[in-house]
Amino acid sequence: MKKDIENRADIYLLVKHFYTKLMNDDLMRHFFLEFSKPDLLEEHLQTLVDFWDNVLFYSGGYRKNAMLPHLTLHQKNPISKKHFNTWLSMFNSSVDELFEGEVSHQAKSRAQSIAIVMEIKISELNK
Ligand code: HEM
Repeated sequence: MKKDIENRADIYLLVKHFYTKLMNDDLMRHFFLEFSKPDLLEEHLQTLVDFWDNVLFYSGGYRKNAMLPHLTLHQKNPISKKHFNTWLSMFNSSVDELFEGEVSHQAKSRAQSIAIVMEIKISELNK
């Protein structure tokens, strides 16, 4: 049986595994090219650990607005429904390959809710 997501070290394993998938995928790779520089990837993974630590364990360590960079990104590199579906499906499979339990379930459910809000905000930009 796999363990549940319990701490920042677990979140780091998750986001690292997830980004390996995203950065090796033909549909998704172009969004993440800047992270082919190892220092920039590490810095970004630490931001994602802060974000998920806050979402799952209320750490208070992430105080930025996660929506904004995506709205800016979309202006340069349009993010479509297909990209969101692939992002979510890779996030879910990354969780399932490494962990199981209540927090793991929460992570997938929160990712989906946030992605839905992000998609709506992006679609409003296109009007
Ligand atoms: C297809 C969908 C998505 C794409 C292509 C994408 C891509 C990116 C990229 C390229 C960055 C770096 C932006 C920058 O530093 O300027 C980023 C940052 C981030 N993304 Fe996403 N993302 C997607 C969906 C999501 C979702 C659904 C979530 C949350 C559940 C999320 C959470 C974050 C967070 C927390 C950051 C860091 C923001 C910060 O610097 O404070 N992303 N994303």
